[in-house]
Amino acid sequence: MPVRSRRNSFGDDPFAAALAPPPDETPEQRQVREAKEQESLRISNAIDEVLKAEKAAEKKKKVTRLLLLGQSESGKSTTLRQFQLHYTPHAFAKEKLLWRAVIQLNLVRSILTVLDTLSDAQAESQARQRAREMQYQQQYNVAGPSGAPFAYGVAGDPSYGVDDGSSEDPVFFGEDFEIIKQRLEPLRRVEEVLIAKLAPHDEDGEMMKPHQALPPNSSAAAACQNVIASSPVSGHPEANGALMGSGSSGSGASSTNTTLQSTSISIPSSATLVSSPSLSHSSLSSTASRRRVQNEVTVRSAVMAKLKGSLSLSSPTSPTGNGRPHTQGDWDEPTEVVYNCREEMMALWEDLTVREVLKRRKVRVEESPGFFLDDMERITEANYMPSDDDILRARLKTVGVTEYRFDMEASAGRESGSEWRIFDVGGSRSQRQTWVPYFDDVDAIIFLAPISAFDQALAEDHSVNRLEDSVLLWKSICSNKLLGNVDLILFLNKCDILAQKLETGVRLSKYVRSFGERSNDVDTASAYFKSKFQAIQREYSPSPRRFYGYATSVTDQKTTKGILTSVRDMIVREHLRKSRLI
Ligand SMILES: Nc1nc2c(ncn2[C@@H]2O[C@H](COP(=O)(O)OP(=O)(O)OP(=O)(O)O)[C@@H](O)[C@H]2O)c(=O)[nH]1
Ligand SMILES: [Mg+2]
Repeated sequence: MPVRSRRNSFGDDPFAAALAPPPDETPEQRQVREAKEQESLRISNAIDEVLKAEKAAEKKKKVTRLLLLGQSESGKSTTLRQFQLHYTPHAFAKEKLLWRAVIQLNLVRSILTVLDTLSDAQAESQARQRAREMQYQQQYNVAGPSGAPFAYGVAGDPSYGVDDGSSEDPVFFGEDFEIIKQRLEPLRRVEEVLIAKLAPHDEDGEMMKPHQALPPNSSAAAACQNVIASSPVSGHPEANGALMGSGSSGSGASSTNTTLQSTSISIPSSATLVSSPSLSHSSLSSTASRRRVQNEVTVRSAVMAKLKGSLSLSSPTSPTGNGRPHTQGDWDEPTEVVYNCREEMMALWEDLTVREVLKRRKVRVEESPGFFLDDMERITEANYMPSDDDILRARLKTVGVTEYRFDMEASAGRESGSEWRIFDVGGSRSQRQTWVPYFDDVDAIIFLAPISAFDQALAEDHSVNRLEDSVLLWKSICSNKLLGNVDLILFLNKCDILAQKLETGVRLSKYVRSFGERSNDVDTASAYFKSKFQAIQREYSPSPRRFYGYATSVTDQKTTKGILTSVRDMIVREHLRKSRLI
């Protein structure tokens, strides 16, 4: 039988059997088959040749690869934008319209956070009001008076009363609040429209919803644990603590789903533990605002590329229905709604009572990334076009890895013409597994540690201090053998926020005990952190390497430009030196 004979001829190899010509092949069929096989071989060889030529061309061309690393919100994407702004200014300018949508979304989400916080406060107040009425009825066996004794001494409908449950005077809103709330209702739809435009899908390919909370212990987080745990990190006999104090030093270490504590990572013996001052999470503590932060809007590079392709700034201007000039094609639904709601938004944000409720509920929108409420008048203009500073301050969380390739434009000076590839990664824990494949072929890494976050917790794990997370990440990067020959550049970032924080009287030594009695100012603090991070690099690098550390505020154009120039020159010098050695 034919089947049996084929088995005999090819043994048990299923591929040989499957690829063999049919046993009853005619000479004509054989000719056709052989011709097809030859054509396939020709195409395959041609592809190999093209790939070989491309590789050779790439080798000839100076390509510099730079990887941006650091936890979420450390400033990686902002640093990338600074590179774009300074080295490809024309391309950067062309993308301004794209950033308008991001800034509008940042603005709308801040306003909705304020509204949700007020609504939460109002609902709680009403619940307390009902409880008191019930208590009154039970105590005196009479129907509770509708209002007066429970309206905290204010005439009118008590349902608008908002008290935060503290011993401070209760705060009230009049009917104006309900009217403003109604008028601002269209912003919820705008939020949806902008999210759909900027972030059509979440990490699992699901459509993002405005209030969809991310799963706390996702499988991505577990995968991340594996990746980081696999990086070779040497232990230190004396160190089992954390650099700074927080609940994290105890609770983080015992947590099962935290990435870094599960490794044998340890710290230099000079580090000390302190007591556990409470951590703030991105300055937002109310339920409403946390919901919005956890559900941050993310973007993938492919989406940005698609949007860039669909936007044009070269259209002629024409008058709008309001008689205002604007560019055809950039007057969209969000711009119109935001423009129509501007009076109410400004009234809400400027209202002293609103500020008081936010303060009492510890909702500090002004400290969260992508804060534009103080620039509302300008940003809600019908023909608003973002400034460079607005773009640097905008917040859009990265998912996956964004590769930005560019040839230095002529304006960039003497390095003009060389190709740079900058890789910007997502920094949240669930994203860190995407980093490792890029370790193989990189010339330099800029590692960003936001040192202003010494009193904050990670958004993805509230038990972990953000500074501690940065320290542990830095340690695992320094000790990674794949990166042994890579230049590491440290940006101790968000120094402007650190300065503001210390100026308001927050004592660094309360969170970082080893800071001791040093002067509580930004220069002393950043020099202190620099020496700590340098010590870690020295101790954990597989072989000695130079330390490049900068105190940065990467939203600041002027200072960052100078730092980027030094970094660029250093990378180019080292790149040249290494290629000569090779
Ligand atoms: N004031 C101030 N804000 C900063 C600084 N660096 C970054 N920011 C802001 O912080 C927010 C977060 O910065 P990103 O660059 O998006 O952070 P990232 O590291 O890319 O975060 P992921 O994409 O989540 O990994 C943005 O709104 C930035 O404008 C800084 O030095 N000072
Ligand atoms: Mg980013």
